[in-house]
Amino acid sequence: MERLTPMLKVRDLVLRFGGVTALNGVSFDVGHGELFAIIGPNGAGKTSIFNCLNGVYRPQEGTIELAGAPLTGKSPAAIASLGVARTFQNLGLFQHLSLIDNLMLGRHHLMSTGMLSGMLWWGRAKREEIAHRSAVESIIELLELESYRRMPAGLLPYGVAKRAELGRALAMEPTLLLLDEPVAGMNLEETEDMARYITEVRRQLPVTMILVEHDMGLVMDLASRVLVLDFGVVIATGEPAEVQENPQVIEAYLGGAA
Ligand SMILES: Nc1ncnc2c1ncn2[C@@H]1O[C@H](COP(=O)(O)OP(=O)(O)OP(=O)(O)O)[C@@H](O)[C@H]1O
Repeated sequence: MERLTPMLKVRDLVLRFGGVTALNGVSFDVGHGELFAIIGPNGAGKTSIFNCLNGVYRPQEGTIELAGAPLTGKSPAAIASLGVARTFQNLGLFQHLSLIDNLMLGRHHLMSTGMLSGMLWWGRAKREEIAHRSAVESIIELLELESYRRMPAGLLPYGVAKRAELGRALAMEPTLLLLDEPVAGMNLEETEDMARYITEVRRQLPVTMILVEHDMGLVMDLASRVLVLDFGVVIATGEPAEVQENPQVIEAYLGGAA
C-alpha cells in the first residue's frame, strides 16, 4: 500500500502572469501509488500546476520534490528523464505515424543506442530495439489496442486515440503520470472504458497518477484523494466523499446557489 514518504511534495507554489496570480501558495503531497485528482472551476489553476510539475512553467515561489529530489528550476526534458510523463487533453500523438511508432517514440529517452552507434554496434542496437518493442507490446496488450497497432494515429477513433495517448505516456515508463482530462469529449461508454483502463494501469504498473478532470463521476470513482482549487488557492484536500460534502467546495462549484 502507500508508503509514508510522499512521492511528490509540493510546497507554497506561487505562479504569476503579470497581474494574474494563477497559483497562490499551493501545497500538497501525493503518496506512492496514489491516484490523486485535482479539480476546480475553469481558470482555478489546474493546468498551471501540471505545467509547474513538468517544468514548462517556473513558479516564482515554492518548491517541488519528486521522491526527495528537487524538480523546481529543472528543464522539461530533465524532469521527463526523472520519470514524469503527461498526457495531453488535445492528444500528443503524431497523426501520420502508426500507433506502434507513436509508442516507440515515447521510449526515445530510454534508448541508449543512437543512429551511428546503432550502425557500428548492430547487434546491441537490435537487442535494444527488441526489448523496446516488447515493452511497447505489453502496453498495447494492457490497453487492448492490438487491432489498431498499424493504424496511423490520425485515423484512430477518438476514444481509441485517447487510449493511445495514455499508452504513449506509459511507454516512457514514468513513475509519476499526469493525466490531463483523459475523458474530455468522450461519451458515457468511452468514459467507462477509460476508467477501466486507468484502474488496470494502476493495478498492474508501479505508477503514481495525478488526474485533472472535469468529469466528477470519474474523479469520485477513481481518485484516492482529491484536491480542490479555486482562484489558485487550495480550498480542500481529502477523500472523494469528504470533499464532496465540504461547504466551501459546493460554494466554489455552485457559486453559493446551493
Ligand atoms: N500562459 C499564461 N499567460 C497568462 N495567463 C495565464 C497563462 N496560463 C494560465 N493563465 C491564467 O492563470 C489562471 C489559471 O489558469 P489554468 O489554465 O491553470 O486554469 P485551469 O484550472 O486549468 O482552467 P480550465 O479548467 O479552464 O482548463 C487563469 O486566470 C489563466 O487565465
